[in-house]
Amino acid sequence: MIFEAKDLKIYYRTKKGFVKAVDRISLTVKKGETVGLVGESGCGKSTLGQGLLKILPPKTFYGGSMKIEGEELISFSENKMREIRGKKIGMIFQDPMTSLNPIMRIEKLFYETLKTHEPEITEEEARERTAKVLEKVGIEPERMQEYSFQFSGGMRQRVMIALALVLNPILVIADEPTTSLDVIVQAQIMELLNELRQEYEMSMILITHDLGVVAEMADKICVMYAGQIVEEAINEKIYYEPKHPYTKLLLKSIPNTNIDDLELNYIPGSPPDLLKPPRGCRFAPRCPYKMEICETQEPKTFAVDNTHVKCWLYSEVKK
Ligand SMILES: Nc1ncnc2c1ncn2[C@@H]1O[C@H](COP(=O)(O)OP(=O)(O)OP(=O)(O)O)[C@@H](O)[C@H]1O
Repeated sequence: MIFEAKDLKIYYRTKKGFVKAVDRISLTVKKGETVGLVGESGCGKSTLGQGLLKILPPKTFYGGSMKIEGEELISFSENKMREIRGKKIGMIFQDPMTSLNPIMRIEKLFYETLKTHEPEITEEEARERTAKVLEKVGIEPERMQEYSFQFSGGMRQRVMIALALVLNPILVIADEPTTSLDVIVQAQIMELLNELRQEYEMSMILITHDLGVVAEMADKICVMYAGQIVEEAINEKIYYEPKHPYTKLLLKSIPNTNIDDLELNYIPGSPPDLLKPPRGCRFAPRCPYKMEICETQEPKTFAVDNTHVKCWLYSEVKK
């Protein structure tokens, strides 16, 4: 197993108390596997992505377990985490404009990154590695003399992908990698990511609010709601046989999907306050299928034909 989270909690400490942005999540990523993490804004996707690298505010509380190749990250010091970042876990953020240093030439940016993990590397070696990886993402190596602000949005995202790949990480976290791009460039970047993950046999966690984006790439999809995973299934199953009412509504909100047992094509209401999540099911206040038990008891996760679903509707099925 490349990555394994068990009962993972990531809570922000605020004056009003803990914001339970990730609350008892379990998740595994195998070698070469792409796991899609989907859910609407505020459900904790980015907290989880950044939490895996421990780049959240210093007072953030981490509980449970998250392991990369068997090594427990929760107990790692900041120094040890610096070795992990980039080298073992690469990250592609949603906005390359703010994450790439605009006053550094691309060549220097790559050299600095390589040098952090391989102090002995020469400028010449770094240049060779940079040229190779830039070519892989479709950028002419000569352009390493330029600054990131000289690139278009799509090209900057390619640089970002190259920067994540140059250290050969075993796991890449891509957080909304195409959100800031227009539709055509979005498709090109997703295709590039798809090719690279196959070529590098890379494991990936792909975070997005858009179920359409992960359709072609993810082997497994985890649907997040209010800090928890409410459904986990192999990719196709989620589209053809969604189980959780929230997943059904999410799919309904994509044009051209046929989920007929729900009239609504938007999700009424808004996600709960994660300072004080509801006592029972967190989706109950918005759920068209709500039952009495949903308001008082948190649902267990039930296994229903290869899908895991956190919903009381399925308690009968399991018996
Ligand atoms: N620094 C912080 N301090 C306190 N609460 C925070 C902080 N950052 C995020 N949150 C809260 O944590 C919850 C999860 O936020 P997060 O950004 O992880 O969600 P998300 O699903 O990635 O949303 P988006 O797609 O909009 O980024 C939200 O309720 C948010 O308000």
